[in-house]
Amino acid sequence: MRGLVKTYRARRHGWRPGRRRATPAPPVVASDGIDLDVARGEIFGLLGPNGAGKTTLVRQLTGLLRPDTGTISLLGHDLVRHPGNAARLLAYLGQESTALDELTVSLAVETTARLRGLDAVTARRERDAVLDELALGPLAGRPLKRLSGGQRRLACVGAALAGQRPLLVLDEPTAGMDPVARRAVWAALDRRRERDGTTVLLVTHNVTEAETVLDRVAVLDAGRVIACDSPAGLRALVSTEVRLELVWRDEPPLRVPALAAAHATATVAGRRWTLRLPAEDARALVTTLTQGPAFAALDDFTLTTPSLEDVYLALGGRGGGLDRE
Ligand SMILES: Nc1ncnc2c1ncn2[C@@H]1O[C@H](COP(=O)(O)OP(=O)(O)OP(=O)(O)O)[C@@H](O)[C@H]1O
Repeated sequence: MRGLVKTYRARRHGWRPGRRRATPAPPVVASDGIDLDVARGEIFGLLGPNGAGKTTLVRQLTGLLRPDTGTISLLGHDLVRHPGNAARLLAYLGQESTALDELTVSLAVETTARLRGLDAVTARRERDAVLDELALGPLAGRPLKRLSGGQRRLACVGAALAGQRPLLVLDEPTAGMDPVARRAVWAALDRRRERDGTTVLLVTHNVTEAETVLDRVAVLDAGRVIACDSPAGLRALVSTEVRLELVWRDEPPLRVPALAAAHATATVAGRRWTLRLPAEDARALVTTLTQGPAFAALDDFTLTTPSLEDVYLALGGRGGGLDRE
């Protein structure tokens, strides 16, 4: 994508002669000059708070919304000039998918596979494989509209996977899912990437998801890409420090010199110490901690690297809309 700009302008409907004209809403620049390259076989994420412009961006990529200016090239096809091509090249899972609601889970997946050009036998085989992969078997005969929110979402992911499109564009695919379902989805995406070289563009609010499954992530804020790198690369932007938390069962043995030094720089809250220190120092301290008198007095410890949320805040994003599940 190059130089993508999309502005939503207030419509002028509702005005009649004799009536006072309502103050038009100011235009919203939802894509504000976006350049992005996604490589084949990547699991690429768009992360950002509500209203950052993630859905607007993927709707342009899927040919459902026309950019004001800019170009989108997908596998050699110009999607701005020929948006109709998108339907043949990618599978799109939007935020709401009511089109399949009347169908059973089994039929939703099979029909989607057929619509994507698979013959009847292959479509049924693929349906069975997808239902199995996402553990949807027990729900196969139920209409989507009679499922829970998370179950329906999982069935819709199943439909998106059917038909082996080279690009999957998934807008918050795991929203509302429990951890087991979420992991099944992540594993299914990973498997397709490994097996078929499938490319995945995934919109998410979920920092854990971003850190777990994405090869690279673009952070969006107010229609702009404010950072784009691997999750680890983005974390490295923030700092090379790690956070070490110690919880003591008994009085910490401050006679151990390394502990006395740590105590001097720690934030102490009752039996809990929090330290921010270079990774190298943290490693040395953990070695001390896991030996001798310190270990006997230690109840628990955790060592964490900065999260994407820290990155987001450091980059000046508003931060409010990111989840940690
Ligand atoms: N049809 C529309 N008409 C006018 N403004 C819109 C329209 N759709 C979205 N917007 C505005 O464009 C901006 C980007 O919205 P978009 O839906 O792309 O955000 P998002 O990052 O997908 O948010 P969310 O995380 O809530 O799904 C927001 O300010 C939103 O209010």
